[in-house]
Amino acid sequence: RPTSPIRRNPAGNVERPMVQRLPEPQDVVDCLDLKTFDTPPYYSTSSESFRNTVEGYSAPQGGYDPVVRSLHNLAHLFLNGTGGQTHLSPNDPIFVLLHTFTDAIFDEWLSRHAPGIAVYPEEDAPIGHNRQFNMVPFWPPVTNAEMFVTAPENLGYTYEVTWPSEIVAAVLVAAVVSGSWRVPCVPATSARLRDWSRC
Ligand SMILES: O=C1C=c2cc(C(=O)O)[nH]c2=CC1=O
Repeated sequence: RPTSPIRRNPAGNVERPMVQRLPEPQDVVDCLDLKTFDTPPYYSTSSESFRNTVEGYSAPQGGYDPVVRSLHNLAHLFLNGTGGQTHLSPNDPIFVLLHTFTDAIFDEWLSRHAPGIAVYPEEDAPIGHNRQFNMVPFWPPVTNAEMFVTAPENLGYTYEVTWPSEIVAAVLVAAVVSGSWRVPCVPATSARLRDWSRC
């Protein structure tokens, strides 16, 4: 059966100006500041919920608005092609980078807020999303609770990210030191995996 190419038309959705831009560093700062992991109804309509905000159904400051798209969802929709359709998006290699960075934000939020498992909904979340439910389709079974942990201490990998507030500080320091206001390059995200063969 013939295959079709990966399609991208970034910022090209003329009927939806909201998705003609990518998320901004300040959006990540705002999202990481949210104090509450999730709020009823634990769904794409939740307001003031870190979970729903990083997913991108709320404004980066947490307020739910049905027309808003931010962060993860906005990056998908900005691609405006294969990467913007849920049933196709894993075919675009950007998918891996987008979800790696989204996981890095989640890991940073866990590290900053140290929430404890009690904040994870025990019941009333959509099917598969309560605390003790297994994450489909992983095998052997692993629960949502078991993955609600920081990566470096529990999962064997570490993200190396310069978070936006640190970028602002770095820009100011560089400007003062160099006497200019030119913006230095922002380092890319990288992940360091533990070498399990040495355990
Ligand atoms: O592939 C995806 C495409 C998405 C589109 C939205 C949206 O907010 O409309 N969200 C998406 C998630 C995806 O994973």
